[in-house]
Amino acid sequence: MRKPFVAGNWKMHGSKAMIASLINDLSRAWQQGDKVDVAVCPPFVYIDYVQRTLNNPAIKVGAQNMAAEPEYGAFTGEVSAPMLKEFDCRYVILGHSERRSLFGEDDDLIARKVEVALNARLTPILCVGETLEERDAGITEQVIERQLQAVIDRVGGDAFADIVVAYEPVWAIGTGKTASPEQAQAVHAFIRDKIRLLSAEAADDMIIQYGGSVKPGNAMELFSQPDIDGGLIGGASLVADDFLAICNAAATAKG
Ligand SMILES: O=C[C@H](O)COP(=O)(O)O
Repeated sequence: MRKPFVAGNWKMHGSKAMIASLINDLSRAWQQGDKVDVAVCPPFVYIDYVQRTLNNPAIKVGAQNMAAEPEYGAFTGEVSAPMLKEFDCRYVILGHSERRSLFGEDDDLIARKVEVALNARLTPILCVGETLEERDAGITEQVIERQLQAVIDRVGGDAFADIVVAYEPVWAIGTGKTASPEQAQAVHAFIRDKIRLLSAEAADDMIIQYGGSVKPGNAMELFSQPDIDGGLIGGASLVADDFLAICNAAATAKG
């Protein structure tokens, strides 16, 4: 039985005042940690502040990106896995479509980052997903397969027991357009089946989140799908009541 997992990707949002209010509200109200794993992923500079403000051990912290270099060195602007570990990060989002499209991160770089994260005992949240053009061209599965294969080639299929995959159709991110529960379920099943060819155990254990305009109003029907194990939440994770409602929906849908 997989434990659902909901993570908030704050992207480049936040201030100390906003975070104090958001984290205090989440710390006070989140009570279903036995049923759902929950994490927030702030910008790097706020990770320590979030850790010091959090007052609820059931809420974990993740980063939004990480260097592909495993240790320390002359890599201006980069943040390494050991640095994230030192600040008690549990997760790191890798390969988000904004990193792929705006910052030129390719499949190979992302796969190297996944390997570095796993070696550092950080759980990667590996984002995959197709653009609208790719969906319209009927190549959604080919795109997802290519993105997964790069990681499989580097770390193997068994490693997916320790990797969270986030399926985020690019056309649904921040647009208000959500994939229908059936559309999302079909891709989630495709992802799990691909890993099952390599490792049945990893396929059964791996968490596959859905991301893309998840809101309190659509979370329940998405999370009710058999292969949707939670969500990677952007905009709605910045509003305590909305994020809590989504986390609670995961508890109810899988309860
Ligand atoms: O990582 C989160 C996704 O990009 C979804 O963002 P969104 O919920 O604002 O659409």
